[in-house]
Amino acid sequence: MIELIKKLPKAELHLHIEGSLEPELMFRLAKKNDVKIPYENIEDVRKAYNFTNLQTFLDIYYAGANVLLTKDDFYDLTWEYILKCVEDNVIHTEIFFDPQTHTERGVPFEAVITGIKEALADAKEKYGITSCIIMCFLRHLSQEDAFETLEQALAFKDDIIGVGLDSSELGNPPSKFKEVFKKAKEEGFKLVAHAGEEADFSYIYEALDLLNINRIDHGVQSIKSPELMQRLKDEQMPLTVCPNSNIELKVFETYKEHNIKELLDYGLNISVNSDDPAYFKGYVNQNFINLYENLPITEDDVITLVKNSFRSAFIDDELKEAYLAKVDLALQ
Ligand code: HPA
Ligand SMILES: [Zn+2]
Repeated sequence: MIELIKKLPKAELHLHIEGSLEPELMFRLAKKNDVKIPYENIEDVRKAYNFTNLQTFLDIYYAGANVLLTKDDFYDLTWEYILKCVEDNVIHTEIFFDPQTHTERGVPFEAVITGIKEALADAKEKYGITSCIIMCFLRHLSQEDAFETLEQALAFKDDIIGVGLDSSELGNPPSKFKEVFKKAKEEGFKLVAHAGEEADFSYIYEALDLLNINRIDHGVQSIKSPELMQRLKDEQMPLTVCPNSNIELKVFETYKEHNIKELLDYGLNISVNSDDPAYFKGYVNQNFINLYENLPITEDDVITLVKNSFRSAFIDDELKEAYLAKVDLALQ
């Protein structure tokens, strides 16, 4: 099974580039940029990565992002993630970034997007990896702030395929961002939102009905509503599930309690993703391996999950077919 997991080409649809900041790069950039970080050494960092919920993670994740200042820093961050894609056979990736985390520290929007974009262009040239960029609004900030961020993004419209919604979920429902998502849709952006990660399934209904999203990020709380499950199945609405993340943030106490197998068996369109791999102990293959080691996941399940990742990607039908054919070829 592990051989199968490794050899299958995959797409990753839920990856926060700031969440791929490995401690080694964090130290290197802290030194270069003369930014203080609250750790003495790498071991200290690993020890701090012991979360009790989403917020305890976010506090550390935003503190880590402080070391990112220049275009080159964002290039290096993205390039290191691309090297992990090569290792894990990820041939298409859709990357989230959080501009507000950086612009509020005085880092220009342009430095962030250009660094990411140039690394992705090199990834295409050197490894043939295709990619898109999705800009997330921080939901703990206001809709007005999100509108300002959208305004800044318009100058880079050709580089950004869609907008998303992340950060502290509880108390910040999708309805708070109804107007800015409407405007983003009018501007031609694809729409995604984190929903039903920690908060209940009403947030998933809001994301579907008020934000008109094309994909749900996480969505694991949908299992509590039979009616919602039926709807997600009928619509084949993609759910980008991140198993390691859910365990590390205590959405499920143990791997054995994760509901991905039930969601999949019900017929939902599920993919497997790494979310914030530097913080959650592993990249996409490690997520698959953990599922296999803890749940009754079959080889057919793995193939379905991988095929779903391409089916749900923001790429044209021709490329989708080509990638699905690559999966079939790897299976021969
Ligand atoms: O899993 C997440 N949830 C919400 N916000 C985030 N920002 C990075 N990762 C996450
Ligand atoms: Zn996420």
